[in-house]
Amino acid sequence: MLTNPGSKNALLYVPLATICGFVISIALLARNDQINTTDISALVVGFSVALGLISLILARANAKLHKSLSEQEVAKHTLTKLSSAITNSGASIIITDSRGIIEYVNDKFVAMTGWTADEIRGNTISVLNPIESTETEDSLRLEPSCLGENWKGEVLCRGKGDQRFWAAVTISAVSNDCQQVTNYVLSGIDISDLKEVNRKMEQLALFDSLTGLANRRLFIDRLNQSIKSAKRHGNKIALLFLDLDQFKRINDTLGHDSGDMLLLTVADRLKSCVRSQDTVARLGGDEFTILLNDVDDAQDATTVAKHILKTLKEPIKLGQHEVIVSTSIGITLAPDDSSNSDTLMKNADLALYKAKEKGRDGYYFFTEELNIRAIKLLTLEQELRHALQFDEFTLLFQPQVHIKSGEINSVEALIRWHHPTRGRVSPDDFIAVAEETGLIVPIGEWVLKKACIEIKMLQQLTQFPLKVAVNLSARQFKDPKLETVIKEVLECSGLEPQFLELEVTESMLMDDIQSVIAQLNRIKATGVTITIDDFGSGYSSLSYLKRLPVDILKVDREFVRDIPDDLNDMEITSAVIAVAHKLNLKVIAEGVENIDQRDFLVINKCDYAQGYYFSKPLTFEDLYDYFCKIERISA
Ligand SMILES: Nc1nc2c(ncn2[C@@H]2O[C@H](COP(=O)(O)O[C@H]3[C@@H](O)[C@H](n4cnc5c(=O)[nH]c(N)nc54)O[C@@H]3COP(=O)(O)O)[C@@H](O)[C@H]2O)c(=O)[nH]1
Repeated sequence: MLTNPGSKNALLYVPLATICGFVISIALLARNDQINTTDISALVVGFSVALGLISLILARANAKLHKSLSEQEVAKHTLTKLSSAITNSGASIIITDSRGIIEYVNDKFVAMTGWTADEIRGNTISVLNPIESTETEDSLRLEPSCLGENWKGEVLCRGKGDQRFWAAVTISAVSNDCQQVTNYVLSGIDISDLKEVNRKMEQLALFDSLTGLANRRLFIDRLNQSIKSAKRHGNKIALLFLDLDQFKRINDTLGHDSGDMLLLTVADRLKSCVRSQDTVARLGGDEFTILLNDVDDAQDATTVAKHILKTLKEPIKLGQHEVIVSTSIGITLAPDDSSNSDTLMKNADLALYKAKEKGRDGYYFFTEELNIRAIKLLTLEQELRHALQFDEFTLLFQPQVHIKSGEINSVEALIRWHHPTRGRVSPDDFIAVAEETGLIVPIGEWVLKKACIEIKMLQQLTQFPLKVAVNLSARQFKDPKLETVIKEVLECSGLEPQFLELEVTESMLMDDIQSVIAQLNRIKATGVTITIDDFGSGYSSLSYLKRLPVDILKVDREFVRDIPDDLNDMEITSAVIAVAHKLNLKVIAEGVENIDQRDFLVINKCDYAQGYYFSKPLTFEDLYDYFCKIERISA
């Protein structure tokens, strides 16, 4: 059957060509009255022309017909290929009518959603949206605006049995000649795995992996948002900075698993103390921050802080152990204190520091004085660095005498700082800052080196076997390189180890006993002597003391000061001397200022004493003169 309109037109030309042939023949005949051979030839010519034209037209029509037939075949073939591509596509394909009613789904859709083609056909596309989803960007919607330009997006879809999956979807609208949408074609691929990877990466980047709380990055981000919102609405926010008071001890003694359990419990309790619009974050270790949005005044923050202090103090079960933790909280308000997130974090940290300084287990609000103090400390830190670099430190040596004979046994090296503008600065005013900033390590190393060099020099000048006692700071004591430093200093100064005593305070030894003993043993292995300074100011038990590899106990100045007026101090001092002797330790009393104190110590068999009664701390030159004098007297 001819269906091509082009071939129909070609057939119309056949009678036209025939007529044309006859007209030519009759015209030729009309020129003669009789029919002759010429006439026959004219007729033949006319018919030949007509036939020629007919065959030409038919040939063209036939060619056209053939051409249109192969186009159809190609189209048919293409349709078959397309249909197979859609059916077997790796993407889910849905075809709906203009109202979004599903007409067709491919095999991949069936595999992806669990619905069969029969089950889903006739439903609207919204059946694929999760039940709870509203008209959000994440739901499937069909709009004629898809015409021309495809809609592309990531949507959460619902499969049969309510299972959820994320799909990357492209929607295109199909229109008729009048530009009316007749169908929608949706293609989607399952990106649930990709979404999960992204979610995990986001979780890692923004949340603390242990507690699931916001991490520093997310916290600062939320803080910045809250600052902006507070500015817009004219309200306040509060930032709380928390630090658990006994975390390190619990972590060290009960182990890291218990430490983790403790942090998880603390995180839960903190969340229970705030509203859903507030943010609790863990910055690391035992440091937490809380952002309270929309507070009326400091009183609101105080109420939350008190609630936290109370809630955290409830006992926490860690395996077979039960622990009670307290916390210290620093608080700052925005915009009252600042509207800059960095400054607010710094303020809250300063306030936290103050809360700890005030005895922990409490809260403290940021004040401008804290800031001034912080600036002073920063300046002092810079000046200390300068002092170290430009040799502004010197050493004094305070004699320690054998109490019975009155002979100098050793000297304690005491640092002094000659500040270029402030003059002499007492160690009481800078040792704590040096300790806090870590500068005590290089400063302490300088003291150790200088003391060893000068005492070795004095030994060589006087031939007197003088010992030197050097104070170690807590940081120095914990420094894993300490043993190496001691060895190097002894080697470079030439001082023999038996002439060096290291003083560590009782409070420095109150940490994990095993690591303290190990460190003391390492120090002792270098051949030096160890003294426990300020003994009695801490709370070390006798059984604890028995296990420590130390040589000398130094009775704290506090107990000596009120002898002979304070009976308790006298009892304590004599008891310490007795216990030390029982443990084969020598005893030195410090801060001896008068003869009564000296006599008391002699009676109670104290070994050595140090204090203004015997001598104030001396310069190297004065100490040298002192020995020269003794030599002259004995000569
Ligand atoms: N880590 C380091 N700490 C050091 C170093 N040098 C000193 N210090 C510590 O600083 C604190 C203050 O020291 P200083 O002002 O030098 O005071 C010492 C003595 O001058 C003082 N003293 C000595 N005799 C008396 C006395 O009869 N009465 C009295 N009121 N004070 C006296 O005692 C200080 C020595 O104390 P101690 O170290 O406990 O023996 C002080 O804590 C130093 O330890 C250093 O290089 N590194």
